[in-house]
Amino acid sequence: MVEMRTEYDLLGTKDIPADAYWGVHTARAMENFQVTGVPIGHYSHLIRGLMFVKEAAACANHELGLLDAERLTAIVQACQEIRGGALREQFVVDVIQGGAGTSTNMNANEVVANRALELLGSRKGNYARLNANDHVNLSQSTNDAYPTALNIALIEAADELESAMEELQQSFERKAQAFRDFLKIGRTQLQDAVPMTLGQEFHTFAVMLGEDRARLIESSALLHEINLGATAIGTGLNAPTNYAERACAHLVRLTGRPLVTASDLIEATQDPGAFVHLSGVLKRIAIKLSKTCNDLRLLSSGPRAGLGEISLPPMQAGSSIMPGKVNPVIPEMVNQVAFVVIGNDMTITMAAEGGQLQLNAFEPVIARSLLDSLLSLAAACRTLADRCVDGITAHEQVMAHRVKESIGLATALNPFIGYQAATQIAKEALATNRNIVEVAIEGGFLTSAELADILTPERLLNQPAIITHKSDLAQ
Ligand SMILES: O=C(O)C[C@H](O)C(=O)O
Repeated sequence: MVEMRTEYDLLGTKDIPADAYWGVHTARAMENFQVTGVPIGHYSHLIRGLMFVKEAAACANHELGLLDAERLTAIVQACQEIRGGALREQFVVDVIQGGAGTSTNMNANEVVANRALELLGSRKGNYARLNANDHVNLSQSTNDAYPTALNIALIEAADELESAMEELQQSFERKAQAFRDFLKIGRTQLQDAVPMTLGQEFHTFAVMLGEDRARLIESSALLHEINLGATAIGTGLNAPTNYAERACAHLVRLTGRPLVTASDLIEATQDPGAFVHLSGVLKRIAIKLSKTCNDLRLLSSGPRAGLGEISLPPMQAGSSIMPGKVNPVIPEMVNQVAFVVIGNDMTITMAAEGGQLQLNAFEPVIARSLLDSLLSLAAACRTLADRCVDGITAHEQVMAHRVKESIGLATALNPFIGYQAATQIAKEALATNRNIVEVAIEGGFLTSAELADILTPERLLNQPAIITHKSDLAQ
């Protein structure tokens, strides 16, 4: 027999397992929301954010004479223990829930209250001594505590993504250096275009990540504006004068982040703009990362019947039937993470649009989607760096041969003999299956010395000197 204790709420009494740190409000929510099977305890960033908020609120309440020293000490210790990883299994409410996050907030209040009761030498459920709503949730509503906690969670998760992107950027940059002299054909619309180096191609992947990191940092800055002190709708009902400022100061001290109280708390309480903005940036990152992975898959296609310009490190057997086949499993994984992030952005868009009057009731799904997107993108970037990019090798001869045989070289002749003559050479080379150099010499358009001058790698890459006229060529 499991030992039980009895708790009360507006619906009546309910038996709760005696050893549970959660209470009656959590129990109701567990019954109501059996949805994803993923409890809020899975989202450690969100739990940390809630614990920062509960501790900061307790400190401000104590300074303003609303909370005695004994209860303050117990609440602060409980919050710090949970922030450090304790009692995560007690955060049992499903992450998708109705009620704008009230069940998450109630679950947090109850766990903190019952751990604090233990620290005071009291039994769990003795709410006359320390109460989840009257003491842990003092001067707060879900409507300011939850979004403030979410902002902190997202700031920390965005930092993790940013450093994972930096790691991937550095991996691409190292390869750009290693491949800097490998000439290859660039392609547009999947057709041969003009020469470039593989180093330039990989440097582009790195630059793309650098630009997106900057956008991520910008969007994370918006999350530093919080609405703690707003209580239910932004008017601050039941929060004492100066509470918002003091609670924010404690949050800054605890988190080390430059958080600021919004200048208009009624606006801030109903505005999901910073979440939408962050989601847009995550979609941008996902799209470009996915395009990079498409390129890696295409460039490594083969090994015998594809482009085969690079090889990705083999990570596992590719086929249950085809011996020796290796698939680009790591980029394929990243592609799929990107598809999820793009889908999450649509979810967040709908949730943000669905707000009404003084509150957006759909923050739980916004929280889940943003945290999932941030953390899975971070994992994807790290995995791509460690298990793919760092081990990429290049096939210099394959690429060099394609440059030599490329019809795209005719473009480099334009400034010297004109587009029409260059077209004639290109057409003839294609028709007779010869290269541009042979046809240009045979047709008397240019000498072999002139062609050698025009078609040096440096000149093809427009480095260092730009030659644009026949008179610039060595005589
Ligand atoms: O839980 C609260 O503090 C408020 C709730 O989110 C509500 O506005 O109904």
